Amino acid sequence: SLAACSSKTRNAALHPLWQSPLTIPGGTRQSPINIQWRDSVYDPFLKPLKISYDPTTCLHIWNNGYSFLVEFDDSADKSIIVGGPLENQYRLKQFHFHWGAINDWGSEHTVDSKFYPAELHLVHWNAVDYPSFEDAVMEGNGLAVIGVFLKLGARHEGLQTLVDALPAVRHKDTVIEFDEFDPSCLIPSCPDYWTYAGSLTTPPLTESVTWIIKKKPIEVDEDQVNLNFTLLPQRCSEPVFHQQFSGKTQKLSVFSEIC
Ligand SMILES: O[B-]1(O)OCc2ccccc21
Ligand SMILES: [Zn+2]
Repeated sequence: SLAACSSKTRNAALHPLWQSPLTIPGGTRQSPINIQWRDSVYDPFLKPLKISYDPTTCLHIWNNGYSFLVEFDDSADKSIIVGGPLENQYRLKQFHFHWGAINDWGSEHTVDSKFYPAELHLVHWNAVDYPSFEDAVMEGNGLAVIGVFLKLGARHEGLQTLVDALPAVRHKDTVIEFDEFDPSCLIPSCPDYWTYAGSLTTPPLTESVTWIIKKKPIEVDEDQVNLNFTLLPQRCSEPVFHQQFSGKTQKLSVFSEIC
């Protein structure tokens, strides 16, 4: 099926699991993209991203059949991010990972055409302008997603508490309670990030995401990243998802401090 996903046919391809178009026709800000260092423009007006999560807002882990989501109580401004490229604060709703069946290719975004074994998405929504996450998903400034690349290396203690809980959500639609987890332990301390206006990388692919992709990856060890050992085969992770839009439609800005 990989051959069928050549870039020419991809746009017309239907996702095998979702039977929905992979890209919305006429989409101008589709994700993921290949982040090319040389395309990124230093933006002096970008601020550091401010992250303040309250671990008591962590609710449960849910296997939705495509991945597992760690979901948070987003009924108040308790776990929020602000600053960076954002006009106002955004509330943490859930985080999830994308990984592949083989180690050297699992991320959605690539950096200079290089895949990482996995990619973490921390999904936030604009509760200042919109009444619910579902409403925000449809708006251009509705979501802010922090992307963190995972690379093979040292064991990640913070991640281990999550990995230990995964066997309990092996099957689609299982939910287990998971509390007192602070996901900021999964975000690199280096403040540098790329940012661009993009979309969900999974259906409905709505163009509502301000992407904030951390420049430095976090290190996890082999067992931790082979999450598919503990989960049933997740949604198709063939490159059909990796719509590499080399087009220069997205302005890619970079925030960096000396670090
Ligand atoms: O497509 B994604 O995984 O990336 C951004 C996002 C936001 C909300 C749900 C799912 C996603
Ligand atoms: Zn994602």
